[in-house]
Amino acid sequence: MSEAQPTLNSLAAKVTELTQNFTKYLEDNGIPAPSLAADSPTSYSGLNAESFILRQQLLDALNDMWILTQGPSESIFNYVHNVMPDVASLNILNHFDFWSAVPLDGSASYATIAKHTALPEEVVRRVLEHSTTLQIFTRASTPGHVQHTSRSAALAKQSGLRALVSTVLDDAGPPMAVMNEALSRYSLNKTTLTTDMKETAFALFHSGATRGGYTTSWELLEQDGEGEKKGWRQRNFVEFMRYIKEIFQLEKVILESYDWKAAGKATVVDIGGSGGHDSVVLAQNFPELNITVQDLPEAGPAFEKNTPAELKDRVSFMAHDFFKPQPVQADIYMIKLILHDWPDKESVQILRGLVPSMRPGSRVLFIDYVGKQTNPEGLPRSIQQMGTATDLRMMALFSAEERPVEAWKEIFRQADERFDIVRVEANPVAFYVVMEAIWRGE
Ligand SMILES: C[S@@+](CC[C@H](N)C(=O)[O-])C[C@H]1O[C@@H](n2cnc3c(N)ncnc32)[C@H](O)[C@@H]1O
Repeated sequence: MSEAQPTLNSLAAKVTELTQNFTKYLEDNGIPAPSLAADSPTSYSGLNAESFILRQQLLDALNDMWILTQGPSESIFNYVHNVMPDVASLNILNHFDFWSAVPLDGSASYATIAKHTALPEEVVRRVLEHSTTLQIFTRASTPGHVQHTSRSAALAKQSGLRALVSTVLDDAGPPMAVMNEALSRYSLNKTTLTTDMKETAFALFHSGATRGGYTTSWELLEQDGEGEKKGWRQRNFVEFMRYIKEIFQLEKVILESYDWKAAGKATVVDIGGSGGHDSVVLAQNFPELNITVQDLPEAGPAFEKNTPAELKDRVSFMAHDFFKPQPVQADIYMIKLILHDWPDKESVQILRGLVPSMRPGSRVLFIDYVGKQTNPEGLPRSIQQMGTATDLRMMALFSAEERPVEAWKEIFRQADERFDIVRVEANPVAFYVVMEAIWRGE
């Protein structure tokens, strides 16, 4: 052990110093600090890269304090004891919309919430008793009533945050809980993870007839639900992707990913473009662009709902499976956050699907995560976790992985040597890589 090990006291001093630096930044920049009360701001607005890193360093120090405060064994015991009930209660509150059952500026009784959610009052009380220990709702002064905290209020106020909880916990959570079983069945005593999509934890959980018979989560998103409910998970997912764009400030990444102004009257295909949230931003900023958003059919209604009417002559939706040959001839094919959902073989197939439409000079604009940092040691652990957590989720759902820049280039090379990568821009803090490939074929 060469490095001096942190102690509770040294960590407390570090936490004090980092807190002072962080709050000074907030004060200097007029950023309101959140509280635990329902009327709190929902996030810190306007952190720059430096203050974001500072906050994550503070979080790392607090996490180490959390471990040392309990001691190693109890830190594991307490974590394991609570993590599933924590996840289950949040998922239940979200699924049954407890958020709107309680007014933001008042309180509600268990009986009222039971009526609103159509759950037995006993269940409502027991779930809330656990969630209040997490600062998600709190007991009100009137007995048998709860009121919002800032955390539950953030969910009541933001449909994107609700969609995130639904997608990450309700869609992806159960498969993650059976990853060990999937690995035992399909990857034990092998040198590499199975890349057969029928052998994922998702498929293990969902492919049985009683669970819908789905192999990929896209099938679940598109097909789950009867009648009007059909596609509800995809509609949620569209909202989740819109929210991701908002919180990671991806609008800037998209606008700066290409010289759109110089592109003039270019035609663009937004492959797997969800409900069109990126294309709307592009069309609003560059009035000469003409964009086709392609995705699975159930993303269509969300597109029709979300796209401003005045843009609809330049931005349209087309249901298209990207494993089939690309039917639209365009100048630019944007493919954003698609390939990280697929193993190498499928990623190569998706790119090859573009080949029939490529013409000399047409381009692929690739934007994706660089989830694995080349030099992770320099980054706070809580930032590394954003990449490693998504990486394991990709393993559970798709047998896919978050790739470093070199692996993305290799996928293009394997798809077709005529994709000539002329630009690679990766920002390790922003987590995104932008690559531009020009078609050098006929
Ligand atoms: C992670 S989302 C990315 C959405 C969007 N490009 C963005 O960056 O926000 C992946 C998208 O791929 C779509 N998708 C999955 N399988 C597809 C397929 N076979 N054909 C077309 N789209 C598909 C999903 O419906 C989803 O909208």
